[in-house]
Amino acid sequence: QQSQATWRYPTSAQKPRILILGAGMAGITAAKALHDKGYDNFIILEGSNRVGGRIKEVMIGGITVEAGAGWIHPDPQNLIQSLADRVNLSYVPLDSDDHVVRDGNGNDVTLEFDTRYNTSFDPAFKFLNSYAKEANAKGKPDFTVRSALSMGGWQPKSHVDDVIEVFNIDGDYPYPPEVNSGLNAFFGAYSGAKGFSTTEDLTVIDKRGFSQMVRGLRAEFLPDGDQRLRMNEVVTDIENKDGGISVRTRDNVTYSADYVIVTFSIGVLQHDEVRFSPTLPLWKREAINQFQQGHLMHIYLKFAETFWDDNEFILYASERRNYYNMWQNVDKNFPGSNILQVLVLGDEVIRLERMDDRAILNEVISTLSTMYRGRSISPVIAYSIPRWNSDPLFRGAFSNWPSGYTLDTFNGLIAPVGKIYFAGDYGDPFHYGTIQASYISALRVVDNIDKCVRGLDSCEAPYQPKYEARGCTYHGAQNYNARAKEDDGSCIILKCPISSSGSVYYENYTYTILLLIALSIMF
Ligand SMILES: Cc1cc2nc3c(=O)[nH]c(=O)nc-3n(C[C@H](O)[C@H](O)[C@H](O)COP(=O)(O)OP(=O)(O)OC[C@H]3O[C@@H](n4cnc5c(N)ncnc54)[C@H](O)[C@@H]3O)c2cc1C
Repeated sequence: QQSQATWRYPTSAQKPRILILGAGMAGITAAKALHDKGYDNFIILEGSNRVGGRIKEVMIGGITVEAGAGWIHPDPQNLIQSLADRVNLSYVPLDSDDHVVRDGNGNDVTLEFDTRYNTSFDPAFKFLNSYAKEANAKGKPDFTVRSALSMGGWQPKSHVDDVIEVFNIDGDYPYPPEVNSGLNAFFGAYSGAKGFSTTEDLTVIDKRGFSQMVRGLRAEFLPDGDQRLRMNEVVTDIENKDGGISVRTRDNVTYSADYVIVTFSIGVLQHDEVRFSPTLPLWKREAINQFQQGHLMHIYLKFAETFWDDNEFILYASERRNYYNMWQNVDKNFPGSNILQVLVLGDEVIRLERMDDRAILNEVISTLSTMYRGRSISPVIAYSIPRWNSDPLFRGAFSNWPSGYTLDTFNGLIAPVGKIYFAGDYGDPFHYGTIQASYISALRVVDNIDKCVRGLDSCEAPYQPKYEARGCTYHGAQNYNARAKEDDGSCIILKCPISSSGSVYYENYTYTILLLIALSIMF
């Protein structure tokens, strides 16, 4: 049963009606940018009951901690830090040098970790950086982070080596080195002027939560209670028709618009949580599904008392790679809170999300008993286990650029389909997977819509994928492709091919018989 929408766009019919889908960093940034350009005829539809999306705090034992984004990654333009400063957000620099490493026997193996890091990993990492820059300048094809580390002399040989990798690579993406793009990894070709600063990340420790930054941005242009921000509106369908777009929600309310800005995560788009009609073109679906949505789970545990090391990071050189490797000591920033955080990465998150809380807690406690053999582990009195991947509004933590994903495919990822525009944390090649990308891509999309509305030439041209013609280059094959530049190994060679005139001839036999006749005449 379909009902008529009961809401009204605020301005006259002359102004374009713009729907923003999602009220995370990208959605609120887009709305603010539209407002700044004089477009107030917008509606924001948000599926949850809050603003902020994957920037989300939880309370544990009276302390505010971050279930989603927790760190500001400093960048040369100070994009996010300056937004945080607008609401006086409290943050402190991380101190990744303040770490201790424990092995499966509870031994302190920090010295081995630091030595291997300094003598082997760090030089290879620097090699990766310069190799990526050179490969980029010469137009070489993409490569994996693993291959460049290996050329730089790093081959992990122990559990300690594995944890060095997880701390320095999986911890940022969160995929292992064999998956990540060497050309595009943010410490690679694009680090420096356009990417991130090399200074330490900043941990947000504000009792209002990191999402106060997004709420603060909203409050700058949208008063509390303004009907243009509509919560608990889960979008199920987006229909692109000639002359307009209609968007339907789970409650069967239909909204019409001239322009739509989609800010759902790449995971939501990959899971087909929202139906597009007509189906998105193949180039768009390829671009969406070949990008990646990575997984990260911040588990917080409040204990009756502390029993762990006093360092900011506690690393566990487990026997299985990426098994509860990274811990952050929340007590460091909140003394007396007795809170420890474990950062679970990649496929491990998928495994844990399929377990119940009790089973996860049992594993975590048993891991701590191994790391702190001989010490008594005090009881857990509160905990938080967020499940980003199972949530149909998120389907993962943040996006990642896999090796081999081309810039052309990326251009398709960020291109509009008609007047449906896309923004999110995948939307910037220099900052993908972070709040910066959501912010930058939302500003770009609003700029493009503005140009379209004003009829400027620079209105975004429809995206055209640039496929390299590949196919079968053997002219005798049934599927010979005269335009193919490179053989893709697909040639179908029949013993009895059909000639272009349609008559059947025995090409192979004809040549063989002619050869035999020629030979018999010669000899
Ligand atoms: C555990 C974790 C740690 C992270 N750590 C960091 C970090 O330290 N630093 C950093 O920069 N980034 C970090 N990130 C990534 C960062 O949080 C995101 O990149 C960023 O917040 C994405 O913002 P967005 O607006 O693009 O998307 P989202 O925040 O996902 O916003 C999209 C909105 O759309 C809504 N929505 C989805 N589907 C529908 C639907 N069908 N109908 C209506 N509404 C819908 C969602 O509810 C959501 O509010 C982390 C993320 C996670 C999960």
